Amino acid sequence: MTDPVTLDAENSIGVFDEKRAESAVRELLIAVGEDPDREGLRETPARVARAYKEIFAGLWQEPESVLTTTFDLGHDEMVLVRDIEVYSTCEHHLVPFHGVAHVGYIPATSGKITGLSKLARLVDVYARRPQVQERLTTQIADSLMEILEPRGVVVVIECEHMCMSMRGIRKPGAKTLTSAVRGQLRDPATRAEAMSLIMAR
Ligand SMILES: Nc1nc2c(ncn2[C@@H]2O[C@H](COP(=O)(O)OP(=O)(O)OP(=O)(O)O)[C@@H](O)[C@H]2O)c(=O)[nH]1
Ligand SMILES: [Zn+2]
Repeated sequence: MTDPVTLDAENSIGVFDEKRAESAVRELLIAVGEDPDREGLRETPARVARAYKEIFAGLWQEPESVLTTTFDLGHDEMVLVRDIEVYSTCEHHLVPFHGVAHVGYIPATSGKITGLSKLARLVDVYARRPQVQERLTTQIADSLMEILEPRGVVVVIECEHMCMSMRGIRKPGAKTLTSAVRGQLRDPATRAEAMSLIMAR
């Protein structure tokens, strides 16, 4: 992906323009028929701008910057972190989707292992962007393959999309499952082992 920071700053693409976000929120409040100057809403545009800066902070982060700690433990079996909480934002409606991610990999023999928390940090780098769940899933898998060069990767994400719960089709509780498997985890037996670990409750 192109580094967003180097993109067109004049049109505010690639930089977080807090003032612009603030006036856009003010406009939106007017558009929905609200009075942005009434007491409860006076600080709202600035608050929302700050919140968006946080929610989309992943746009300014590179996956390499979080997968920093790598060590060689001589462990060459599967490592899987299950139930990593995910909050992301649907790029179609700019409302949240929320659920869990399961991220596993098989290190290369005497290959790189990363700290467990770094897998969760990697999920956040990609979740804190305008997203679709499929892309979130493949980006996590592909960056792990690229950076750790493991023998295989599995990423499964289960989320509820607010754009399907609170509006539109209005089906609260419906979960979307996506998966990405790479390398040796494509092998049916290994994949089945990973899936049984992920699904075990
Ligand atoms: N594949 C995929 N679709 C998504 C994701 N998040 C939201 N969508 C879907 O994006 C689609 C956008 O459809 P449109 O017809 O352009 O928009 P819409 O009229 O608001 O659609 P409805 O949600 O059906 O009311 C909807 O079907 C959403 O459910 C996602 O992460 N992945
Ligand atoms: Zn949506």
